[in-house]
Amino acid sequence: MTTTEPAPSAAARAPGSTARDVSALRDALCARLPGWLRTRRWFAGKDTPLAPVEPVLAELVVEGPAALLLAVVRAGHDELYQLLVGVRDELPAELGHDVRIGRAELADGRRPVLYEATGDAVLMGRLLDRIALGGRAGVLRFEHGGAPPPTGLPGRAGTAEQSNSSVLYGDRALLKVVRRPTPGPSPELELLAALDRADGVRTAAPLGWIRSAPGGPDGGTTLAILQEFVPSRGDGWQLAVEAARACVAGECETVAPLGGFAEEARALGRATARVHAALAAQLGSRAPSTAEAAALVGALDGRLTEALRELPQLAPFERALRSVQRSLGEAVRRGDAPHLQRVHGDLHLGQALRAEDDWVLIDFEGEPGHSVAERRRPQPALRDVAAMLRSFDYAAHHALAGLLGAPPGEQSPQDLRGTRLARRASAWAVHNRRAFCAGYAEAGGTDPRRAPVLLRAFEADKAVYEAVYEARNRPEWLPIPLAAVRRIAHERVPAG
Ligand SMILES: Nc1ncnc2c1ncn2[C@@H]1O[C@H](COP(=O)(O)OP(=O)(O)O)[C@@H](O)[C@H]1O
Ligand SMILES: O=P(O)(O)O[C@H]1O[C@H](CO)[C@@H](O[C@H]2O[C@H](CO)[C@@H](O)[C@H](O)[C@H]2O)[C@H](O)[C@H]1O
Repeated sequence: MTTTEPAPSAAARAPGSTARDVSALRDALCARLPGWLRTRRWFAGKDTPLAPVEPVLAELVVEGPAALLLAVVRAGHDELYQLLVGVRDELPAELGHDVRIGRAELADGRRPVLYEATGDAVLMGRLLDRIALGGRAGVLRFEHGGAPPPTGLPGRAGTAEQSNSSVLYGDRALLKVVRRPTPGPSPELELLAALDRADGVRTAAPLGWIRSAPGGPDGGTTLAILQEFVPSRGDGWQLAVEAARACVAGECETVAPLGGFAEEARALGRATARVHAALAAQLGSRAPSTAEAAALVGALDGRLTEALRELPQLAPFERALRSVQRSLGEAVRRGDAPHLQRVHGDLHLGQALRAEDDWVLIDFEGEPGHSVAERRRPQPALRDVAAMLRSFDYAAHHALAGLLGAPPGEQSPQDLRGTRLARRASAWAVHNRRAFCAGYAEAGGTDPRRAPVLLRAFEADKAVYEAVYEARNRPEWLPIPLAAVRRIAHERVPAG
């Protein structure tokens, strides 16, 4: 970890960087954010009324005529959000107009434009240099591990479908800008470092990070993580949706609708089992105590109660979902409680990169929006498996929606083509889910199919989480998890 603490040079200071100006920039930003935030993929408060945005912290991390303000604000469901805000006289021509937040008014009469800066190659390059330099800016800490990170590279905004934002530095490094920072240690840094130490697992080594001081205005959060770039043919979501689309449309070379991705799904199952084994070896794994087993069931129950309160569309399924949970409780009381260990926590196809020779799992931060304590709690590895199985269902139904040009689940029973394609989509998902489980067992994981009651309860829990996530973030995707909740609610409880 670096201890360098450079003092900002007087020459680097420029209009727009005095303490008074930082306050003016911060206030102008907060005044313009309520409407603008709703246009952002990562804003998880689209289901809340328009309300004032409160400033939490604001520091200039790059100074000069093109400056960069790192701001944390409170908005939406009373949550923290991070913004990287460019401050220039005019918006750079290469950036789209949608990044423009508005103008500020400074004491010297200047009216700089404020904009979302992850697409500003120059400012993102300077941010990388700032992390490599190390030290502090107000309450912010710029730190790195062993070797200093690369410098002098322009940054390019990532285009992946994601909840945070990524900035790519060629094929060297990727900066994840955490959009909803949470006080406490970062589970992602912790788990990436553990995997980096382990043998036989490929990972994206952490290279550096930005955090705020513990006890600072935002409670001490990790704001950005710089990690090794993993070259890949794409992430699992892109590849699976493409394969699913071809198979559902009847275009794939193997027997439609089942072929196309099963070997990849199997390899992904193996990679997941290896990551679980490495996390258990590095950070421990143990049988739960009676109290822990009961707490696991209680936690799922609490999550369901909260989700039902938030999302009225779940109400028709409450009885069935409660019964799924009762079955889990009974299985656990019979002594079927699985071992607990650190897990990925939010595994899905988008969290797996298809590198040349294998799958590499990324994004170990857990479910966004939950407390760090909850995300760091040891869990059954089967929860990750259940989450990935849900993802095959998502990929199939997303591909289906694309082919039908309608939201998933909205085709009428009279639509024969729609019904035929929907059947193929389900068959594609089932086939790949099986292949994933087979791969998981092949690489030494417990065969998930041997624990159907637990798996179903964890899948139900994930589908309910997803429904709430979609309502808050991407309301147009809500039909996918709701259809899964409906399906799980109508399935017969498997024999335990
Ligand atoms: N280390 C990495 N190397 C290469 N690409 C990455 C890396 N980390 C993330 N990505 C790309 O960025 C996308 C989003 O990253 P992720 O960590 O899942 O972000 P989020 O937490 O916002 O979901 C991934 O699907 C992948 O395409
Ligand atoms: O990627 P994050 O760690 O931020 O996870 C959140 O966002 C995910 C979407 O980007 C969301 O995943 C859901 O949608 C995926 C398709 O976009 C699908 O593959 C997953 O199975 C589904 O859960 C994830 O739940 C959320 O926490």
